[in-house]
Amino acid sequence: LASGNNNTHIPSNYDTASLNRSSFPPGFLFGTSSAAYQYEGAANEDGKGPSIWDYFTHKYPEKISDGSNGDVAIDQYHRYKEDVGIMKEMGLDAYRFSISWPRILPKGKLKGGINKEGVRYYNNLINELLAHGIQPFVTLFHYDLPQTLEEEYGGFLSPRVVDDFHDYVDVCFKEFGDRVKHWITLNEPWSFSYFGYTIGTAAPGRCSAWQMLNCTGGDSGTEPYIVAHHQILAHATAVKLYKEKYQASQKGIIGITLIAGWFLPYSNAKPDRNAALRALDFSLGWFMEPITYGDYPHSMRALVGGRLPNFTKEQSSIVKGSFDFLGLNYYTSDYAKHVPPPNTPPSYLTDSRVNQTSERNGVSIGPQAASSWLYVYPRGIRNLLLYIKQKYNNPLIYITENGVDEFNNSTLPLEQQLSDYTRIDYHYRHLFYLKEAIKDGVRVKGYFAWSLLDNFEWASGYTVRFGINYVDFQNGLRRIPKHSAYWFKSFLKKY
Ligand SMILES: OC[C@@H]1[C@@H](O)[C@H](O)[C@@H](O)c2nnnn21
Repeated sequence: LASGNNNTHIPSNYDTASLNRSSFPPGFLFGTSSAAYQYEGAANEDGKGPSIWDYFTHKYPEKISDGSNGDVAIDQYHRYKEDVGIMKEMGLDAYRFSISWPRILPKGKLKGGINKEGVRYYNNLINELLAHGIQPFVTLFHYDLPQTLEEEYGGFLSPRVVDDFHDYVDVCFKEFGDRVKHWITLNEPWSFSYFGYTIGTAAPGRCSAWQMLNCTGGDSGTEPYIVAHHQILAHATAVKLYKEKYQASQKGIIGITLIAGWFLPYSNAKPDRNAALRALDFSLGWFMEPITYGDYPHSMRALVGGRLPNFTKEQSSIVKGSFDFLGLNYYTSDYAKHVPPPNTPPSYLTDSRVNQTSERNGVSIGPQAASSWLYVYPRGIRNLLLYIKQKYNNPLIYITENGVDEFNNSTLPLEQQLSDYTRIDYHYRHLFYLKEAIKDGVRVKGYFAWSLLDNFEWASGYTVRFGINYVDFQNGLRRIPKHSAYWFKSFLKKY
């Protein structure tokens, strides 16, 4: 970033003179996000135990677009100092990363022993960030459950995971809580329940056999709700532990990261307007309602019935109010159309009686990115934030992920691969609407772009690129700034 005239990379219509850091309130944090399995590599190094993602990618390589895995990923385990240098050069304030549970507890349980090398790595990363004036935001679970717990009791299908998660986060709070002041218990419990247990495209790859999605077992009508329930209980247990044992002395704050998209009614007819609200309940409300009000949304109670677990009175009181802030991941929006009950067995896929589409009357909601689910609809971030403000008591919010991808086309000339104007346009427009939402009174205190670097994109492997900085998979994983890195540096400049 130091070399060259940055401005040759910034098209005039994205001039950071009109939209930049000072367009946001003083103290507003700008960062980037990552996750252990997608970035670290060193999957079998320095005492780390296997996660369900190590198992899943090696057992079912056909479930990953390019048959790849995170064994090496982009090797941040060995290159974290260089990567922190890139963050500093860009002028970023914070870095969100996740801790790999099996790198801390290789056997999954505390009694299996703490891996000192794992503790050392995260201490080194945290210290490197702080030495460069960059605040660590730490996610405790980003899908990579220790494989031992999956084999012992089915992982999040069992309530036993709550106690093991408690013991794991206790180690993290104790080891890192003197320097980490922003904790996120779970990343996107919706994604873990949906991709892992409804359609089986993510670890552990479970779903109903009749859906013919080549799953290893499971029931898409019950397991997503069981797994979501145990994630909520694990989350609330972790928050209770932090608040009772650590918050007074360490003075940090703790929250959860939820994924949500905005939904536009397919038509103005009441059934479709109601469908849009149900779509929000079955994605965001599934988790936001319990942690705000202590139970699941009414629409879920009505449509899922006995397949939706219950909270005991005591559990409800622990879950209700179990967050200091909401981490919100926003990428895209959809249309919601009411559909009648299907003639298939019950499944989370159809329980909401909503058909989600990316187009209405043949017109797309926005340009499609490389990922098939990602359509660019920037104003959706403002719609969603205003909805959350009104429905969930105006919580403190950090946007913990927002980003767009292009295909990995390494046959193109490198300069062409680095010219990511789509990404500049995407972030410029989302930041514009975020600024408007803040003017509307939404309490957003930070924005994290996904992602600092190209990385392992789950079932898409390395076939798509979300990075603001390019990773050259053909040349020793060298990092090269894309044009959006220059744009961010200009946007973040402190005058
Ligand atoms: O797909 C891009 C990214 C993933 O790479 C992250 O791991 C995940 O938190 C996420 N949620 N929505 N979009 N994303």
